[in-house]
Formats: sequence, structure tokens, C-alpha cells
Amino acid sequence: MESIKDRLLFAIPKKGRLFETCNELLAGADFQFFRSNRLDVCLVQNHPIALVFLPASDIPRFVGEGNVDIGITGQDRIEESQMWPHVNEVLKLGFGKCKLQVQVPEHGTIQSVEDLAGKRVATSFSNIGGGYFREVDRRVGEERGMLVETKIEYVGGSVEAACALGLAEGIVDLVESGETMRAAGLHPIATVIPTEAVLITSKKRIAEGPKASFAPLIRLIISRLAGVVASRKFVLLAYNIPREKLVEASLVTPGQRSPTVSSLEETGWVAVNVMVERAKVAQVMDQLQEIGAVDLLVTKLENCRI
Ligand SMILES: Nc1ncnc2c1ncn2[C@@H]1O[C@H](COP(=O)(O)OP(=O)(O)OP(=O)(O)O)[C@@H](O)[C@H]1O
Ligand SMILES: O=P(O)(O)OC[C@H]1O[C@H](OP(=O)(O)OP(=O)(O)O)[C@H](O)[C@@H]1O
Repeated sequence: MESIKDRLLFAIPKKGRLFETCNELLAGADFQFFRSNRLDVCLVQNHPIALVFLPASDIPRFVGEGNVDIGITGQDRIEESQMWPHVNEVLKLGFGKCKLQVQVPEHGTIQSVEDLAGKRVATSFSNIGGGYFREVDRRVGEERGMLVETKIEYVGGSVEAACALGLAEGIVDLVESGETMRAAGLHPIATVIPTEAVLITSKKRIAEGPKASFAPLIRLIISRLAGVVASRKFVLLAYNIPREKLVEASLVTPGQRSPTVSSLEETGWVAVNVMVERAKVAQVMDQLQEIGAVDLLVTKLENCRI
């Protein structure tokens, strides 16, 4: 295999929730690679980059300790590995969004974190969960005038089963749709942190490593991924509107800098092209129609730089 020594090392989650979208991002940014079956390192064909496929939970450490230059992982994993001081978060990627929540059986006697203090909590996030409950214990201990110590029980997966199996009275786990939580008969009583996938760079590798010359390549990765992320977040909206309604419509669709406005052949009418957040576009179209816009067209963005 060609040497990876002279290449920038880019860590990507090798499986799990972030894997698929990471691959889509890399393809969207035109980083071309072929990954042979089960091989965890592969070369990008059109740039001096080697992709290293690692567990999402290990990526903060590899980046933080300077073994790789740049990586994608969840903010929760960075917090859990206590690597924030050693990495720079350079881009929020807009996927892998969920919350780390304290959950308890829906119909049980424990219905607040204060009720849970001093009992057992199962989690794969021992550092985050431990830190959170140390603070709860301190507060509850002061109120009760006694030492309160919640026991953190580490489990590697299927955390939601812990209460039913009698291992713990509550859990700390990730929640996105809430389906897993509800299926296990649990409900949330507190949010510990929100999280999403981010691009991180190594402070150590950049400061001390022999790879300072990779700075332009890191800037290219950030700029290309930011373009793909923005193109997933925004759509292009085009509409026609009487010129006298343009000011009012521009308040609803201000665009990135300002809307692109061109005259129509029909006197008194203009055509507007503007970027709108995908999640808000239906509501924006309703508002524009109320104002008097017609011929509204939404186009998906393939890529962009903003
Ligand atoms: N339900 C979810 N919705 C959105 N993002 C999630 C969800 N579950 C996990 N994530 C994000 O994806 C990251 C990886 O989670 P996942 O459970 O896929 O990892 P894994 O493959 O089980 O474990 P490892 O970290 O060992 O690779 C999490 O740290 C979190 O940031
Ligand atoms: O709120 P939801 O949409 O149901 O998602 C939450 C679930 O997703 C994650 O697990 P995942 O399914 O990735 O598998 P894992 O248990 O192997 O980590 C997380 O650990 C929860 O169990």
C-alpha cells in the first residue's frame, strides 16, 4: 500500500449513526476514494489525504493527541473523552443532532433528577454522566444535610434496557426521535447536553507536528465541507412578485447578502431568486403567497459556497 506518511490524516467514523452521512459529505466535496472491504485506511485519489476509519468514540483522542490531523465525530464523544482542550471545533456539520438525556421509567416513583440522586444510573457516558450527577449530588446533599452519592454504572450499549433489567433506577443516553426511549417505557427528566457532528482539527498536530504545511489543505477541507453542509441546509427559492410588494417580500426572504432581483417583461413585475433554509421553506412560501408572490419554485442545491 502506498505510504500514508506524507498525507494529511482524516479520521471518519467507521460505522454507526454518522458513517453514512460522512460518506455522502466526502462525495459531495469531491474527495474521491475507494475503500476495499474491511480496510480502515484508504487514500484519497485526488488530494494528498488518507482517510482513517475509526470508532466515533476514539476519534477525539486520535485528533486530540495528534495521531491524526482532522476528524469527524459527535460533540458528545469529545466531551466524554475530555478532549475539548486539545481540539478545535472548526465546523458544525448539521447532522447527528440529538440530546444526551437523563431518563427514568415513565410510571415509576422517580420523576426528577433530585429523586434519582443517590441511586444508580446506567450510561455509556460515565464522564459526562458522572460530572452531571456530582453537581446534582452536591446540591441535593446540601438540601438534605447529608452526603449523597449517585452510582454511575457503565454499560457499553443497549443502555435503555438497564432499568427493566434491574441494573439502575435511571439512565443517561442519547435521544433523537425518542423512539428507543419510549419503546423501553422511559421518559426524559433532564437534558445534559445537546450534540451534533462536528469537524475537529488537532491543536497538537498543527502546533508541533511536521505537518504544518497541511494548513492550506485543512482550509480546503473546511471550505468544501462547509459548502456541502450549506447546500443541505438551504434551497434556492424563485418567485415572481409585483415590484411594489418587493420590500415586504424581502423582509421574509432577505437571503444571505440580499435577494437577486431581475425585471420581468411584464411591466411592474420582478423575479426574485433567494436562498432559504430548507426547514423553513414551506412557511416562507405561505407568507410570500399572502403578500402576493406567484410562480414559486424551489430548487435543491447540489453544492454551494457562501
Ligand atoms: N439517534 C441518534 N441520532 C442522531 N445522532 C446520533 C444518534 N445516536 C448517536 N448519534 C451520534 O452519533 C455518534 C455515534 O453514535 P453511534 O451510536 O453510531 O456510535 P457507535 O457506532 O455505536 O459507537 P462508536 O462510538 O464506538 O463508533 C454519537 O456519539 C452521537 O453523536
Ligand atoms: O431517539 P432515537 O431516534 O430512538 O435514537 C436514540 C438511540 O440511538 C442511539 O443508538 P443506536 O440506534 O445508534 O444504536 P446503539 O444502541 O448500538 O448505539 C442511542 O444510543 C439511542 O439508543
